[in-house]
Amino acid sequence: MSGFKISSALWDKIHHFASFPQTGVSLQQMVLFGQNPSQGTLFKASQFLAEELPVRLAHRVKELDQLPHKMSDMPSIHKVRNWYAQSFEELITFPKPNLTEIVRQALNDAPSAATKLPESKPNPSMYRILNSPVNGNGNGNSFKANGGAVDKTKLRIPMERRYFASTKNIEWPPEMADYNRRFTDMIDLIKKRHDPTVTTVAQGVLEWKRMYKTEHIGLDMQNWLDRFYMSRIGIRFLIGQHIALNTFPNHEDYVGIICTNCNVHDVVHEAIENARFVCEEHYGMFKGPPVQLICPKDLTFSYVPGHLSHICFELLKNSLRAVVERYGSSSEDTLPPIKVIVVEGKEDITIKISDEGGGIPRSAIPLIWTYMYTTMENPQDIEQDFTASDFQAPMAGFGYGLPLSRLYARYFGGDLRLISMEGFGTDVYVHLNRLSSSREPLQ
Ligand SMILES: Nc1ncnc2c1ncn2[C@@H]1O[C@H](COP(=O)(O)OP(=O)(O)OP(=O)(O)O)[C@@H](O)[C@H]1O
Repeated sequence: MSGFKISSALWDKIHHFASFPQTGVSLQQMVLFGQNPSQGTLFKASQFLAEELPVRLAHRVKELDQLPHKMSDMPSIHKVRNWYAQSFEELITFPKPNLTEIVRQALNDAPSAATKLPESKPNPSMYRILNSPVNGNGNGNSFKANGGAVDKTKLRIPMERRYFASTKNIEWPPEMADYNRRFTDMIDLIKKRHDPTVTTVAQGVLEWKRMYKTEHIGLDMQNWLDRFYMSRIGIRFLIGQHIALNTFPNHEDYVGIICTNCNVHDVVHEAIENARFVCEEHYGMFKGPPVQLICPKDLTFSYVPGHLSHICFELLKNSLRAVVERYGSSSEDTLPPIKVIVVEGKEDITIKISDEGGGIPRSAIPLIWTYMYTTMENPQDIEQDFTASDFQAPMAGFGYGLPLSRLYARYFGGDLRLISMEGFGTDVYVHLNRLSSSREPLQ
């Protein structure tokens, strides 16, 4: 258990920061901003994070503390809340560098029109989230995002006015590089501290289920988890991107962790190989079900390959499992193939994964999007596995594959849909927004 305690002074600061709205960024902005960054640009990025991360963390601390149905009292939820508070404190107390007036001036010079970032657009999934029965127009429950406390009048500088990269011809002092290095090290530690967040929150939900002897979490908790994990994806994306910009060697196809030339065929192919390997190991098969991939080999776009491979890997595991469980692992040579078709439209790149694994009963469809719903019998011991960092790629059993994959797809303006034909199989559509201009769906 973390020994960290939240003092009342720290609570005050948390409430103050949580009263500011979060500032979403778009993939496109991150790509344009991070191309060939100078120490000055990296410094600007760290200034943005030094302001934005505490706001995002403060929202989460407050939410973790105000969870409904006494969920906040669960030991694992406490633990996670304290990690967030500790990271918040480290960020707001991190010493600022001493910069000369000339350097300050250079940093504050208005960006030229040529280096201005494009505006981001609202993420389409915000509309869906706000119109869900719990948030926005719903009537049932009064539990709102952020405890309903964001003061919209506290406007913050939008991304497009905040970031610029026109700092190439300036000689930056060594203190700046030193600050950039130390800041990067600090957020790297924060990222590591939060590695087990998904698993620990899930454990908190289990503790709650046990204590109140109930099987299912309500829609309000479900929406809360969606919001919480979505926020986590965003925080980790910002931190991961910053660390990569500061520490990775230059690569012509990468800006930080964003691949500007992400080859869909290659990423999906690798996910297929990995998922089949896990399937073969799990069922003790010599050869897992065949998977056919139909995808233009030269189809590329800007994306975070890690997000795409995570989504595909999770979906493929589901399809492989469904096929094996329907036909049995001993009928290796006659298993119907899983078909993966990738097409490119103007707005979206869509990946369709079709299996003949028997589909899902219609009554179970709402459940598959809930966290911790699984039909895996004897899933791996959740609590033991949950002490590790993120998932260690088991075949199935946590019931996180679908809901988390949908969040990853939505994060950059895409979506995930599943259509089942009970008695035959399942089609899953992954829509990836290739315009990359939508900002993170933050609440
Ligand atoms: N292609 C599919 N065919 C049949 N059932 C499926 C398919 N995809 C998902 N399901 C059902 O939905 C449930 C939830 O899937 P989800 O991916 O969220 O979790 P999981 O696979 O059980 O565990 P994990 O979190 O380890 O992925 C599965 O247990 C399974 O019953």
